[in-house]
Amino acid sequence: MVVHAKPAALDQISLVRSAEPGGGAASSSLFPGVPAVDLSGPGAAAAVVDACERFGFFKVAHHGVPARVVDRLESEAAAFFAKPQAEKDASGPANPLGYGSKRIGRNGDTGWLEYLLLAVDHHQAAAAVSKASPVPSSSLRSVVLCWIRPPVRSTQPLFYLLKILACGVCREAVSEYVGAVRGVAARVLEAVAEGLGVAPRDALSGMVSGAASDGVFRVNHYPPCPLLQRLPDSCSVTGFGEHTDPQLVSVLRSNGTPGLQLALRDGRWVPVPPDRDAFFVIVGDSLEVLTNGRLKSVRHRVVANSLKPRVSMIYFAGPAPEQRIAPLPELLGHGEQGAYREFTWGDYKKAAYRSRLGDNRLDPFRRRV
Ligand SMILES: C=C1C[C@]23C[C@@]1(O)CC[C@H]2[C@@]12CC[C@H](O)[C@@](C)(C(=O)O1)[C@H]2[C@@H]3C(=O)O
Ligand SMILES: O=C(O)CCC(=O)C(=O)O
Ligand SMILES: [Fe+2]
Repeated sequence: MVVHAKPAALDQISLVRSAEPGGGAASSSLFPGVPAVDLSGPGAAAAVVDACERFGFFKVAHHGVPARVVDRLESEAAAFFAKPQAEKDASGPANPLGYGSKRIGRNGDTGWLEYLLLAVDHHQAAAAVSKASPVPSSSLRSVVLCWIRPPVRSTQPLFYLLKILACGVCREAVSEYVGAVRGVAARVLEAVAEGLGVAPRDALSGMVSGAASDGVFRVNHYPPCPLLQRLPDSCSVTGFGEHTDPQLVSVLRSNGTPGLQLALRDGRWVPVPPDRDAFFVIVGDSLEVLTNGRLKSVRHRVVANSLKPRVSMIYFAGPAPEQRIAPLPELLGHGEQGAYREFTWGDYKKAAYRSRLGDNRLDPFRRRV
């Protein structure tokens, strides 16, 4: 798409063709709207599988996570992003963890956003966190954030710890929130196992709940982009470019600002109406492989808003680095070969971090028939 006179401030940021307003034809025919599932309601397992098969996406209503846990972190995040740029920069650049602005990953992707990207670790960080600044052990619950995981080539993990602590987003608020959304991810994966007839019940949820599991937590802030008003109506500014998430599932919560869009199975994009009270669940590449492609990861993206800031908080439920990711035997017919070659999460993650955001990362692992 050629757009003349792109404002200079958007030089590094790509433009996207907007989804049809209100979902357009796509919403009326193929997309009746984002399915909502009550995880504790009757038929939850079948509803989760149905939504994941059709869209790779649904929202969880009545999730039981107290609003105060969500609100507290949302206001901590807002306070962090409102700080002077130099203070925020002291927690960056994201490599891949820490504070980042406009650059996503290490391979040239950009977007109209700033963010904090943190690793979640259960066993390693407890001592370091409490030594650095003691917090009541009750607030650590089962989750402790690994503020000390160094950038890949750093030889100064402690320095990194201090830089991240300096970012000032309250550890307790993050810990409490991440503990709650990890629970949501586990319940979703239990429902997937039940709905697909996979035993035991924790065959999938266990992968993302263990002490060595590799969860990542991200808070994105998309500032308003008034320059959008100078572009043709059919154009939007990329907030977060289209991609699939590499993990099993992602649990996303946003404020009331629209921007998130989904690709339907036929490639058409539809907007996701924001819902401050719900969690959105996104099927990731690893769950696609584990279910032998019955559930498919979904491409999604965020477009900037001209007037209102968007804040999203996403927990990416990843397994332990050594975890084998291969189609579950229960989902294969007798003697049937899986549709994907096996890999470990560690290898997949390494490859993912060498890829561009929009790449199809599963392609090299698909078996050709
Ligand atoms: C461009 C990239 C950013 C990303 C790592 C990657 O090289 C490709 C996958 C990207 C992604 C998408 C989902 C999550 O936001 C994320 C944290 C992840 O696990 O994979 C990001 C990575 C990132 O921002 O570092
Ligand atoms: O910010 C959002 O709403 C989605 C961002 C996203 O897809 C991601 O961080 O992987
Ligand atoms: Fe994503």
